[in-house]
Amino acid sequence: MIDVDNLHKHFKSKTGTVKAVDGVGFSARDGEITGLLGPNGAGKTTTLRMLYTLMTPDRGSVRVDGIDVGKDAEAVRRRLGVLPDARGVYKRLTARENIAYFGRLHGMSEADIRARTDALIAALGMEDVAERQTEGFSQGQRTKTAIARALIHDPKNVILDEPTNGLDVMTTRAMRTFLRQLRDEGRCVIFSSHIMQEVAALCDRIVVIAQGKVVAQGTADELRAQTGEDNLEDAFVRVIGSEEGLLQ
Ligand SMILES: Nc1ncnc2c1ncn2[C@@H]1O[C@H](COP(=O)(O)OP(=O)(O)OP(=O)(O)O)[C@@H](O)[C@H]1O
Repeated sequence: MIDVDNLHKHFKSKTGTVKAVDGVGFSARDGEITGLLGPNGAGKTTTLRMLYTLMTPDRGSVRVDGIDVGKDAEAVRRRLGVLPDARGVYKRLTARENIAYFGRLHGMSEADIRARTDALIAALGMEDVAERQTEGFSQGQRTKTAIARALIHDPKNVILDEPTNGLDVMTTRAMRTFLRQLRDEGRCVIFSSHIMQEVAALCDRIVVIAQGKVVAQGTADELRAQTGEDNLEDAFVRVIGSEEGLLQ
């Protein structure tokens, strides 16, 4: 369970101040997939970075399973699995070694690392690449390695920044199945996307962000009702105020 209340973050630039996140609040429940949807530059990545303790908010709070990120970031990190926007994997290591390394950082036993790595490799369909050095991996193979690595310690809450970015249709479908599996295991799953169809296909609840603010949130049905639009695509266009984020 992740509760976000009135988050603010600004950045100073030569030309002035950018209000990247300007009062974002929402709750992401266990056993649900919550989608953060918004056009490029809306503030999704900055919001997620504050959720996973990489960035300190100017104002507002984040609680993960009731623990305040500002008070006990360590405890929060133990409960989180994170796919950040940068998917750097160690290129000299195999996929399996990359995943296992994170297990050791979490202090897991070698037996647990082995069992959990095998389960993740199977769930993500990575058997064919698991023993290869990651140098030269395709984007999809790197993303899968980074997701497996993020989940090695069996976290209750999972945050993924644009997990299907750059993936082909088959890999995207496999990724959706995997995310549904995480949800069905009772985890709290949050992911961001700028593609409406992606969010509509996968999410139980949708938080629409534009210009650093939450402009609408709810189930797909609630968003349709809030906007008075029968068609979800029209509902998004209405709340975002532009056609950005719609696949043609
Ligand atoms: N470190 C930073 N310094 C200055 N400005 C920043 C920084 N990080 C983000 N921004 C600005 O804050 C705004 C929100 O950026 P953010 O990356 O959170 O958006 P996003 O919704 O994730 O976009 P995208 O879909 O393009 O990844 C943008 O205007 C961006 O240029």
